Amino acid sequence: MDDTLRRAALEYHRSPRAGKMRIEPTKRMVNQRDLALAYSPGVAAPCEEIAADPDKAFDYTARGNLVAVVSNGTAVLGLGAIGPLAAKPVMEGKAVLFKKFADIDVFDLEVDTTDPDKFVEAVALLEPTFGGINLEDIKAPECFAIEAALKARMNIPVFHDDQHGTAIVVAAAVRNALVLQGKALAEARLVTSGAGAAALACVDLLVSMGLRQENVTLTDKDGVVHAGRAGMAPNMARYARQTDARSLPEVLPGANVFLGLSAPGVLRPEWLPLLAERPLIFALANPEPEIRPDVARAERPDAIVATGRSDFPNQVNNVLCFPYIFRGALDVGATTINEAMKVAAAEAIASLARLPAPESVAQAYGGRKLTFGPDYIIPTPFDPRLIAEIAPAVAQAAMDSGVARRSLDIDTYRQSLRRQNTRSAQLMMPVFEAARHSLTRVAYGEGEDERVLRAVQDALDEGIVRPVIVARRRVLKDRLPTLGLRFELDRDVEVVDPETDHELLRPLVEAYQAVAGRRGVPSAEIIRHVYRRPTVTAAMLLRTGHVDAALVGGNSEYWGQIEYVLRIIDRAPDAARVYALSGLILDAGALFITDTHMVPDPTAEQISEMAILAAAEVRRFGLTPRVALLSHSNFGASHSPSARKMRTALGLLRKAAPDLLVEGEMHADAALSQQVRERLVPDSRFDGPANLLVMPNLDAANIALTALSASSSSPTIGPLLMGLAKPIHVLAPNITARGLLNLTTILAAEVAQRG
Ligand SMILES: NC(=O)C1=CN([C@@H]2O[C@H](COP(=O)(O)OP(=O)(O)OC[C@H]3O[C@@H](n4cnc5c(N)ncnc54)[C@H](OP(=O)(O)O)[C@@H]3O)[C@@H](O)[C@H]2O)C=CC1
Ligand SMILES: CC(=O)C(=O)O
Ligand SMILES: [Mg+2]
Repeated sequence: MDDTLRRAALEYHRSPRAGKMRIEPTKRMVNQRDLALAYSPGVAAPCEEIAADPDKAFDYTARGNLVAVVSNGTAVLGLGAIGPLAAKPVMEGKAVLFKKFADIDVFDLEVDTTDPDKFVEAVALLEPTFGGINLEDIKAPECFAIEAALKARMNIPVFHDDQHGTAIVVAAAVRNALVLQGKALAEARLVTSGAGAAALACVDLLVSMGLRQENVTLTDKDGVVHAGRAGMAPNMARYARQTDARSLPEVLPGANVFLGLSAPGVLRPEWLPLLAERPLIFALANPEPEIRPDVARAERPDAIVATGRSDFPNQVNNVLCFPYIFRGALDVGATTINEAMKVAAAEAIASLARLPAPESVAQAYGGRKLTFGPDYIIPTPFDPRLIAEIAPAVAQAAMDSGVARRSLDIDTYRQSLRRQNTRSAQLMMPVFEAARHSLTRVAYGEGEDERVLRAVQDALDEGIVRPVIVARRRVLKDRLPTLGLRFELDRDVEVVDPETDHELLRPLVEAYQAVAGRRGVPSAEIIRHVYRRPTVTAAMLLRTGHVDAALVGGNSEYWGQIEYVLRIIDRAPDAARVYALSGLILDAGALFITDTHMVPDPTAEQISEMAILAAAEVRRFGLTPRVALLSHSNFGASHSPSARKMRTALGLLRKAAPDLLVEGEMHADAALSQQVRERLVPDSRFDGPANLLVMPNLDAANIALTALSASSSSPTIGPLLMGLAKPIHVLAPNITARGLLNLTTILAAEVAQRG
């Protein structure tokens, strides 16, 4: 590790508070009543229920989602036996990965003993605390006996991650890489460096998948594992070879796979020519691999190279497995993690790599095209699809093999995992529900854009749309296969092709002539707009009733596209203006801001109108709008025109929507903090932070939105246009495929609710 990374890592662990995690309550604890519920006397109720029926612990405690990451610190990464205390940062790290990738809560337990019996006793006694046990960084051979004893004693999943998590990911990667190298597993010769926990489990799983035992040669610190060697554990002895070879370079000639799970720098570059043609070089020791991937690649350009590190392609690391295998196991209340569940996980990981990665992942990897090939044999750890593919496969295998205590409908389960996956997905959940099965006809102006095409695939998978895309068929025919999208043109998706679909477009030209001609667009421009301006085409499809809703723009300047839309789509009969609402998903929850894009200096009447329209949009997310009218002035403190405008708007709003929870005019801190607000108005109409901020003018709204979004990396939703007679939104140029899916869903929900 270089010095800069080392210093950064130490700082990361030290500040702003020591370590990488803390425990947060999930229930309110602010007054006497909460105390009476959470603790004495109320807590006695769940205690009695659990005493009568132990399964109730899953209903009334965190046990069902709580995993122990347990280590004695005897094989910590490749750092060796650095002891339980020094292992704690790694165990905290695993805890964070469990939480971030699969929302599983973890206590990391560092147990100070190298005696396997004491270790087993300590862990087995903790069964009432946990829903599962993840053993970590315990060296071979003790790890085998420890895992076996705990599995026998405990009625919850016990899983040694370095063995099985690693084996599952390695199996998926080896299988995919051999396909690319044109070699069958049954013919492959494999040599390891390392014959410990990870290496032995990997070899066992590969053998169960078809690798021939006689084609495996193990090596470790003492050289080749050969017949007659003293002190071998049984699971190592079964691979002992009848050979005179004693060192790694002696057994490398002709090997198709080098599998390193040992220590840094063990594989010397000068030995690489010994390997067979088109080999796999998996140097998986952490933090420093058996050989640097760039060195391996320079020496053997025909090789597929993988490491455990995130700074090179093909990161083969058990993080691709452990969060999700536990997610699936916990969700069906599995009593164990068996072979069928492991094989299901390996297959799910391998298949996922053969589909192209979503745009968000490609972005996280510097825009690299992540499509199946020598530099992409396995999904990346930040691939949001992992949870929804692996956990359901594992849960299904648990149910089929009879170790599940609960059964799940797997399709519904997969859908719910997809949605829980991101914070924006959580906010979107009620909207997805409302949009489901609506099969809304949505027109997409920029139908050749990769983000649009990906969003269309996702929306089809969710069953919420019948998409109509404005695009050239000849372009799509090339583009769809490279993006790995599954929908079929003219069956799943209607295409409006300006080069060929004159029958459909001619009436649009006539209809556009009627609206645009009236608004001063020269006739010479009319045909050009319909055929060459996809925003016009899509908006006209909406105006003429060919579709129910439309999403346009995204590739050009926002305001230019707005002009087309306002020319074509009428205002709603009761709206004085068209306004825009944008949402941000912050850690504290969703925050909506209006008017972020449309009216530069709204009047009090317009402020009141936009607040009412925005409140209706916020309700669509299943939220009760808590509306704050913002100003530089707090509750009458200033008499400036803008402060008076907001006070007038408040009066209008209270008349027009007496039930709306609205307060103003106020500073943003009073809006977002009940404490601050209470000091100024003791009888505020709502508790907690406002979730809808109504700004006095466009500058304030747009600046607040962009400042918050730039400083928080929060996903944004919108902008949503409000006050139009038909549902249409203009995409901001920085929209992502995920953002597009969200907007599609919002439109579909709106259409479904309008009936
Ligand atoms: N990428 C990934 O996802 C994972 C990577 N790993 C990595 O694999 C390595 C082993 O972990 P694990 O199996 O849990 O640990 P173990 O302690 O169980 O096994 C270590 C193995 O490596 C051998 N070894 C150690 N040093 C050398 C050396 N200089 N030359 C040859 N062999 C050596 C040991 O031999 P001996 O017994 O003779 O000392 C032993 O066979 C670690 O570096 C770890 O970070 C582990 C799990 C997952
Ligand atoms: C990744 C992992 O678990 C290890 O290196 O030990
Ligand atoms: Mg480990």
